[in-house]
Amino acid sequence: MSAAAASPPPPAAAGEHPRFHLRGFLSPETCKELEFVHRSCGTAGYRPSVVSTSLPHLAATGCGHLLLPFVPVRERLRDAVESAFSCHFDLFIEFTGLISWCKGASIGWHSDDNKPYLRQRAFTAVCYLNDHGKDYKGGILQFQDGEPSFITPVAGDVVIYTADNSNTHCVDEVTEGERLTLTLWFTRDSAYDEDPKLLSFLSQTSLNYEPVHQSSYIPLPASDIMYWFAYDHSGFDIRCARVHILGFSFHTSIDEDNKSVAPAEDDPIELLGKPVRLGRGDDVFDKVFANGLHALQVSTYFHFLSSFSLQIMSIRLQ
Ligand SMILES: O=C(O)CCC(=O)C(=O)O
Ligand SMILES: [Fe+2]
Repeated sequence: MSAAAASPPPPAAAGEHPRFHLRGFLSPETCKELEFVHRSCGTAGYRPSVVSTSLPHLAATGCGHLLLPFVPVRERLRDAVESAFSCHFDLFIEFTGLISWCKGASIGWHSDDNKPYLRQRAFTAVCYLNDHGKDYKGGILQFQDGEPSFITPVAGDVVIYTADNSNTHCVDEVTEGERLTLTLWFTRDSAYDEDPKLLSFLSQTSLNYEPVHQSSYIPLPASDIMYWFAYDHSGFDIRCARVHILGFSFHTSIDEDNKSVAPAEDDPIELLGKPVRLGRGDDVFDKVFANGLHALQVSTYFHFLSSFSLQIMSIRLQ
């Protein structure tokens, strides 16, 4: 695990639109490591065309070991925000999430505290984990007033700003590729501190799961939440779409002893909450997963692992 790059604290914020662009805040290795976590464990996002990995999700699905790379990054970001906005020892982290913005994702003009249930948010930090122009097109962050008026994402850079309407912003549509960010929101209200929630999930998973599962390092099943993305009067199940992109298909058992299987394309929401198997071409693998999400997480994990090893191999062999 690599240490994050050292960077001087930003000067204290002044002006009507307090924001900072911190260049090279995260090392390339840290960006890659966070990307690895997201590829292994990302689930349906909070908006169409967005996939997210939140820390409570990692803690609740037995992936507590994958929280480690976030620990120093969160602390450094909190320090940077506190010194930029002169509020030392005043902030709690309210939300930490890896978010990938797939083709078609965008967000219109808004401030980050613009809903009654978001009023506790005081500051935002967005860390860019990959590069505009190289990894995707579109996805520029724009601010309505003040300077800088836009940010072109570069891996390792961070933008921090107040969550109120002095920093109204939007993100242009991603037109190609996938834009990856680590986003944190900070609050002054300890009732919204994310850490006690994480500790509670971590203690629940360590109490509930057998040690044999704990040592496997394979993600455990997540709760069967919403995976349906409405699209043009119809929609699709994100689990089916992602497993299909990886070259697999879901199959469900049609008998008690799991010997006969059928493709799980009809009525996926119902079927994917039950035990499933993965198929590739005409083959169906023996392993029975707890549900569709579990099968997706494991296939994503191995897919990323294999592409990651190939990348490392080609770097080493150059
Ligand atoms: O990813 C970005 O550049 C900004 C994201 C944003 O505005 C949000 O999630 O509220
Ligand atoms: Fe925002």
